Amino acid sequence: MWRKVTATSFSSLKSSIFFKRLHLQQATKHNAASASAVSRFATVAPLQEKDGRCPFITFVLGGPGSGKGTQCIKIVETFGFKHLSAGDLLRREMVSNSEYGSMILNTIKEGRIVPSEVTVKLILKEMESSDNHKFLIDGFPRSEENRIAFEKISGAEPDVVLFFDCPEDVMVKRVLSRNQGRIDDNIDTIKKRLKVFEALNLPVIDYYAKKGKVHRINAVGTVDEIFEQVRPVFKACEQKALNRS
Ligand SMILES: Nc1ncnc2c1ncn2[C@@H]1O[C@H](COP(=O)(O)OP(=O)(O)OP(=O)(O)O)[C@@H](O)[C@H]1O
Ligand SMILES: Nc1ccn([C@H]2C[C@H](O)[C@@H](COP(=O)(O)O)O2)c(=O)n1
Ligand SMILES: [Mg+2]
Repeated sequence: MWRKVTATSFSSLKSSIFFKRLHLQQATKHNAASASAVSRFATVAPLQEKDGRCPFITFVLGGPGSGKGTQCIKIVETFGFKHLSAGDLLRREMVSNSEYGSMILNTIKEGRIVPSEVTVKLILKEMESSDNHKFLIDGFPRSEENRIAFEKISGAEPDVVLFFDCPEDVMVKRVLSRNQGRIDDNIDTIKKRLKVFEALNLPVIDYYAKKGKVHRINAVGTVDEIFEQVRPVFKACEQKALNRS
């Protein structure tokens, strides 16, 4: 099982100035939030096994309905990754009597981003309790502040970033016909999510593109056609991932 070498401290969420600010002016204040995140989250030693090996991490990004979850299922089947969807972890936390339940519900309904402390904690908990060493982290990081929080708290960086690039009209159509009873699958929330994606998530993609980590996938086409663009990305790094196991 993966574990952090040193303990991570999560400061009290409810008394967090950062938390309150996110809820007041999230989309317009993202630069300030990122700057705050740099100083806010404690740097710790990297996520690693007892023998010092590190997990192989893929971030799976793209707008709402771009097909991230659908492609993750195929990557899991073909390449044996552990799939961690940030949205699914938050939805599970929401219905689990968590003290954050109503905050998560309201945030998701409004198409905004849950404070990073909560999401990073859920992701790291899953990673630490998994026997797998290859992770697909789907729908995360959704903002620079998410990214900085993860990198600082875990001490880890992604090996690969997949970006499912999809036109807005296609994303809207897919979300509206998803039919899974999600509270954010309605036109008003989708419009907000698209704005948040552009304002907060594109800068993250840009950041990793500058580091040469982004693999852009044209997300228009059939599920199988899209997977044929994804497959070579993981074929190319199979050996690197194996060396971590
Ligand atoms: N290539 C495709 N062609 C047609 N429909 C698709 C395709 N890929 C996914 N879908 C469908 O579109 C909907 C959204 O896909 P999916 O849930 O994978 O998107 P997502 O990127 O995970 O969205 P979100 O960020 O909202 O979780 C689903 O109903 C899925 O079955
Ligand atoms: N890093 C994340 C991921 C997700 N959320 C919230 C806000 C999203 O609109 C919602 C659904 O996520 P999805 O299933 O579409 O990936 O969950 C977040 O706040 N932070
Ligand atoms: Mg999804």
